Amino acid sequence: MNAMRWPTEVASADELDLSHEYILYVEGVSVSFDGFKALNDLNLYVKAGELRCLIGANGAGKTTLMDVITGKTQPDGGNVFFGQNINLLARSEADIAQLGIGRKFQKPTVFEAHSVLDNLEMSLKANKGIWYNLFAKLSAVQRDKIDEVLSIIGLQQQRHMLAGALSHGQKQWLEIGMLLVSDPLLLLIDEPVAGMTGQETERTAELLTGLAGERTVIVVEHDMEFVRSIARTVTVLHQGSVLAQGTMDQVQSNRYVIEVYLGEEA
Ligand SMILES: Nc1ncnc2c1ncn2[C@@H]1O[C@H](COP(=O)(O)OP(=O)(O)OP(=O)(O)O)[C@@H](O)[C@H]1O
Repeated sequence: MNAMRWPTEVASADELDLSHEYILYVEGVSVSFDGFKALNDLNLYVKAGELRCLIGANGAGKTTLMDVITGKTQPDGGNVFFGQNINLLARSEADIAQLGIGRKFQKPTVFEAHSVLDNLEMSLKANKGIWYNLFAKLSAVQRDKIDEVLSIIGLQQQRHMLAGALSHGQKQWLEIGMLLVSDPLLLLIDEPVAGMTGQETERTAELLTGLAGERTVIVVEHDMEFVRSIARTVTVLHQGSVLAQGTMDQVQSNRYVIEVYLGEEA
């Protein structure tokens, strides 16, 4: 079944209706691949400003859910709304990015032969769309934005360094910065601390908790210690549905979670 197109659809994120506190509604979403249900009648509600962690064993459906939210995969059924009024299922992947939903994949994809500053600048200009002149000088407001982002990601000292010379953790932060320059409202971040040192992991925890509040952040992560350190609410996926949700303590003591997920890890 194709997604319904609502006649009241609005044009941009400026008109995003957050009057009911929630920024993301995923309702009754199913995705099948050759008859296999990767998502099975999944419901997920995320409040504006939350830092939500999504956990689940391999194949639980986490990536498929991110693919649905960002318009990469059309579900067989269900609804996905951004705020009260933006039907994401009626939007293209490019539209969804423009609306302020940024996604960071697990592997950093920075331009290694360019400086940190250039990476941020290119990302800011690319987000303006294909008509924006890539060679245009930055406005004062844009320069301030880049300075602000450099400070958030803690790479002011490295601004003129080639991205290829950064540590793995710094590359991950730079890529988060490349999303931040366009002021996303919702950030989807896949396994941010995989391969990081302990210190980098701690710094990433600070970074992500700092981003929440003003923005909404959904983190997919396998590292339980990290999840415990950042998450207020944890959602556990299993076989394409929500198995449990709550604080880390609540989900870790949930009988079903112990059986199907944490039990496997133990
Ligand atoms: N394009 C596809 N074609 C067929 N099956 C797919 C496709 N994409 C995902 N799947 C299957 O759907 C299920 C859910 O996959 P998904 O990648 O969403 O899980 P995940 O929770 O992100 O797992 P992981 O932690 O390993 O990344 C898996 O069994 C996977 O093999």
